[in-house]
Amino acid sequence: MTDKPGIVITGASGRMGQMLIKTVLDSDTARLAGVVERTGHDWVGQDIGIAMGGPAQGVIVTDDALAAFSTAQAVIDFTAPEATLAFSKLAAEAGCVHVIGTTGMSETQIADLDPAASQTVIVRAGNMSLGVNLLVQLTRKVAAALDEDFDIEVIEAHHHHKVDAPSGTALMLGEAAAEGRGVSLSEVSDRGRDGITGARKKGDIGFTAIRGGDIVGEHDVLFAAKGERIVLRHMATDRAIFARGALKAALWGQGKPPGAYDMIDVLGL
Ligand SMILES: NC(=O)C1=CN([C@@H]2O[C@H](COP(=O)(O)OP(=O)(O)OC[C@H]3O[C@@H](n4cnc5c(N)ncnc54)[C@H](OP(=O)(O)O)[C@@H]3O)[C@@H](O)[C@H]2O)C=CC1
Ligand SMILES: O=C(O)C1=N[C@H](C(=O)O)C[C@H](O)C1
Repeated sequence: MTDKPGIVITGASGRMGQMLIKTVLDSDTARLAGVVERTGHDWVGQDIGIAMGGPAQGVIVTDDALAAFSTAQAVIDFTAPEATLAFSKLAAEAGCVHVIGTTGMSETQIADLDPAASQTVIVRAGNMSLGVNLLVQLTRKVAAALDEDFDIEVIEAHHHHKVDAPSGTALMLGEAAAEGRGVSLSEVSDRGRDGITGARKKGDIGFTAIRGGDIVGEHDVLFAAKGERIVLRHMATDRAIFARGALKAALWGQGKPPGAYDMIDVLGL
């Protein structure tokens, strides 16, 4: 037996699921307590190491999330909105910290996490990397320093498998820009330009999503005025940055009071 916190990874076969499993297996500070996949997935019942094409790790993939969560201290969940909502109830029931990287959740789905957050620690962020969370803080500062003569645009690029737009990160950056400006993002957000759109409305925050190939994740925040432009940029080239952040969040959450937290809390930015 070991005192290292036990971590369960959901969506085990996904791009992030596999990266998270490798990160926990390589960690000196946490142990892989379980891995969860959907009922019917061909990995269920297999050793996770073998399923991932390597040596056995002594952890069998299960479709019984509650049983897995009950043996662990934290769940790291990068799946899909409906799955994450279901996992939040089970993590609360099991008393596990729930780290949520899933993006594309609606306002209603985010509010539906509240009951679980009153019972356990939830850390949720559209991007778990140190660099992006620093960029969020910089965006808020720059937006606060500039007036509406600077048009704000958030431009993001991701791989062709991504199913949601704008990205969770783009929305974090848009929120930070709106907060810096002292406005509500929902009132100034411009997401869908197509056709005769009319001239850009002063004060709007625009979003553009590019999808192609194997781009891991790139985000620009553009502040464009007459005669000058500022661009704040983050480029992710390795999904390990997200997995490392998520593991940090899972460990940070141990012993914290129940509540809804984000990576700014975890990183102390
Ligand atoms: N916050 C952050 O730092 C980051 C967030 N993300 C987000 O993480 C999420 C996953 O991304 P990625 O790994 O690329 O996606 P993938 O499609 O590769 O993986 C998603 C995984 O979730 C599982 N899943 C989906 N729906 C359900 C469900 N209803 N019940 C159970 N399991 C389900 C899938 O299983 P199956 O294959 O059977 O469908 C799959 O294993 C996305 O929302 C993405 O935006 C990604 C990177 C960084
Ligand atoms: O789906 C992805 O891949 C990513 N999703 C997150 C997002 O929506 O911002 C984070 C990262 O950019 C990769």
